[in-house]
Amino acid sequence: MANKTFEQLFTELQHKAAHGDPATSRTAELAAAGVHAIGKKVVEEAAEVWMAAEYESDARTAEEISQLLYHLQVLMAAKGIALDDVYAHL
Ligand SMILES: N=c1c2ncn([C@@H]3O[C@H](COP(=O)(O)OP(=O)(O)OP(=O)(O)O)[C@@H](O)[C@H]3O)c2ncn1[C@@H]1O[C@H](COP(=O)(O)O)[C@@H](O)[C@H]1O
Repeated sequence: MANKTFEQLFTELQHKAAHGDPATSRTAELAAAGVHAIGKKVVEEAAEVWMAAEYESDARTAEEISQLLYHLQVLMAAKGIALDDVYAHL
């Protein structure tokens, strides 16, 4: 059912952030834009998760959550933060 796992996506995004073409990769484009721009997307997607959870379907909420997780992972890749750095706090 899942297209990819959280870990598989992060491996892909680390590569795209470091070596991707901003013209064809959203991840490379965001990485080139920098942490400030990515941070704004994280906040925007978090708000969309909240609104979807309150006012929209579970399916729409899940979609927004996927976009929030994607942008969090892009931020991690741009900062050089590894999954284990986060898991250490879970
Ligand atoms: N999972 C995602 C993913 N989720 C969200 N997004 C991006 O986030 C956007 C959703 O945010 P918005 O609705 O705010 O989009 P927008 O309004 O056009 O964004 P702005 O430019 O206006 O800020 C989507 O249009 C995508 O560009 C994603 N982009 C890529 N991925 C995955 O990341 C991997 C690498 O993708 P590329 O880097 O594009 O090759 C692939 O496996 C993709 O499936």
